[in-house]
Amino acid sequence: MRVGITPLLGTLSWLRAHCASPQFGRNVILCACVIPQRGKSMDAFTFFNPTTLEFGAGKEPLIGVRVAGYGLKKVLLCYGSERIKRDGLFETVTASLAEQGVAWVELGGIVSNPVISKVREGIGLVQAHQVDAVLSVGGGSVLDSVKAIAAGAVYAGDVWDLFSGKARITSALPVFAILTLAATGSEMNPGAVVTNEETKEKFFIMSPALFPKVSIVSPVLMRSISREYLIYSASDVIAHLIEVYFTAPSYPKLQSRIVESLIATVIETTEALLADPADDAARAQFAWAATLALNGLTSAGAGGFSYPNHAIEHALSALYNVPHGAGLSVVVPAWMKWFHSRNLAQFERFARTLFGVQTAEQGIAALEDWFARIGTPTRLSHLGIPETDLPAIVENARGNMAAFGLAGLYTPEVIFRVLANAV
Ligand SMILES: NC(=O)c1ccc[n+]([C@@H]2O[C@H](COP(=O)([O-])OP(=O)(O)OC[C@H]3O[C@@H](n4cnc5c(N)ncnc54)[C@H](O)[C@@H]3O)[C@@H](O)[C@H]2O)c1
Repeated sequence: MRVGITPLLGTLSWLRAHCASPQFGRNVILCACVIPQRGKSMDAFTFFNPTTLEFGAGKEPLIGVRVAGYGLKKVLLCYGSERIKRDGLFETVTASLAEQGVAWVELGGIVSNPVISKVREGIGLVQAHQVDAVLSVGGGSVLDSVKAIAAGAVYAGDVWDLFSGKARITSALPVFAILTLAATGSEMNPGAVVTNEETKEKFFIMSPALFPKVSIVSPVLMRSISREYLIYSASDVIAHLIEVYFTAPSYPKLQSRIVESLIATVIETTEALLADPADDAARAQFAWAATLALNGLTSAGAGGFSYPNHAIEHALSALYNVPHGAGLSVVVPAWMKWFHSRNLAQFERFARTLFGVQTAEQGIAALEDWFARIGTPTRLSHLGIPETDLPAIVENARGNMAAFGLAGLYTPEVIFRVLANAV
């Protein structure tokens, strides 16, 4: 049975549904979790992705030309730590902007698991300095903040309204990005996730207005990423890929093969980078796999799907500020153990193709073992979260389940059962 399903990233049908959700009047993805129907032909879709991606070593000096090409005169230049000032990237970027006559205002100090108070600060700067575009130099946290600033700056009310469902995004300032960490796919998608540190809610926004105009992905900028963020990124990318792969009601073989190739690439390149962080060939392929995992490619033709692992993980990040990828490597195997009987053939395919084992259970164990082997957490206790906190996590996850359109299947009891697999 397929009920009220709307495809996610990259399809116009998704964009339409997303931008005009009848129940909530907000940016809600209407996904229903369903008993998948296999062996169907590919669903009709429209692939829509307007981001220009500049990929390759040494591309970052292009930023000035790209921004000026849109006739823009002043950007809010956003970043996280002062690292980009120490390693020369800030100098490269500002020189490139200056050469094209583009002025900038700075906003540094954006933290991982970005917060809405910093977004409000950015909106204040945009308005005070009459900035006409927003530029991210950093990982997903900086870029998601930039998207929220871009949408909030042209909205008359408080920006959190756009996350809470009180208002819809209808336009945004142009967004540009220089990516320094590959994981989220935010560089080529229209989503952003931000935490409200007062209410302890980690919610998302999505709108076609938030696709970056241009994203520069220069993998050599990622050489300095810590070992821990490399493994968290691997788990995040794999989580993006398995959500659609396992929950799509009709997933064509072609799409399964694309996902399996991307997961195999992430596994292989992560191991290569752990052995040798200077392996630029591995880093480039890891980065491209991360972009492709959440830019609409893998969801095309899927006939709908859902994101339950993300809905649950956002509760962990909101309550405990754990890195997103670390939370996902805990949630994903726990969810797979709960879900696999609903789509057994695809879980067996996953087990055979990626790990050379036969049963769904063996495949899940193999992925969990791989997470453990690279050192990313696989139990709530590894994140310092006690079992007694489960009711509070379930309560927090409910808001996200509703926003993801999944509250029907993922009742509090079900969320509890999934999390209990991670104790
Ligand atoms: N928009 C989306 O589609 C999407 C998808 C998945 C996750 N997210 C969100 O993105 C956020 C995580 O983003 P992320 O995984 O890119 O990590 P991040 O941006 O939070 O960065 C993680 C850490 O790495 C550091 N860092 C970044 N680049 C570096 C470099 N080149 N060298 C050394 N250190 C570097 C940062 O300063 C930070 O301390 C979470 O909030 C998550 O929920 C968004």
